[in-house]
Amino acid sequence: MAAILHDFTNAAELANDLADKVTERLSAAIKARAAASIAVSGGSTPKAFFQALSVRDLDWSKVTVTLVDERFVPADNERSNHLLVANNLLQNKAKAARFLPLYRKSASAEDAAKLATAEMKAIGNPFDVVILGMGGDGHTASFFPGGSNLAAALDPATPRGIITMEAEGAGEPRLTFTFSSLHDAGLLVLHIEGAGKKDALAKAQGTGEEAEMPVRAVLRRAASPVEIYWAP
Ligand SMILES: O=C1O[C@H](COP(=O)(O)O)[C@@H](O)[C@H](O)[C@H]1O
Repeated sequence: MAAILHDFTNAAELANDLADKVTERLSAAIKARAAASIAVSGGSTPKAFFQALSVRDLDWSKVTVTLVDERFVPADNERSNHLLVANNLLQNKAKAARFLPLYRKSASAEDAAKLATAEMKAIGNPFDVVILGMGGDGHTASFFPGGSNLAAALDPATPRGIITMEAEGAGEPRLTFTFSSLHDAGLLVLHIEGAGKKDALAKAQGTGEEAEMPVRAVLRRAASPVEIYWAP
């Protein structure tokens, strides 16, 4: 399915425009059913967007925020996506939002995935907004090339929920929402920055196996066209 590309002259413009668009979506959901949901990515890219979104006018008490993926590390670990979201998004007006973490203190990542999956049922589906990132290797969420659970994660028949992933490029074991949980979001965004990511995107949009660049699963099989936000 053809994606829609929004390109910007700089990252600050992108952050503001994307924050406006997300605010619009969440507001519409709140108006329609008195609740809204958003799943966001970690990594280095979304910081400015999170900060811009955190000051937007919205009934944040009706918004549930979660992560598309997480490292199996506690929230005080500097590599935790939860920590990034806590410090940059769940601030200012957005402090009133409810945050559901993927990480749980448990014996294994598998146990944490089960606990998080059970809790996420309370959000309802599909998500109103999903913001994905992408690594230079073509991973998105924690759908890593060579990942231990990659086939299951990308299989549309795998139920909604969170599964584990281990991969050479991933560092710690990961927790990730499955493809089936993310692909039908009301607004599905791929947020990438830099020339290297644009090149990786062009490669992902070419021919080749999904397993080689798992972001292809989203670009090719999402329920609606992916909105790509890019800045240099
Ligand atoms: O591992 C991860 O990386 C990707 C991309 O991160 P970035 O630092 O290149 O922006 C991110 O989308 C994902 O959520 C994160 O866990």
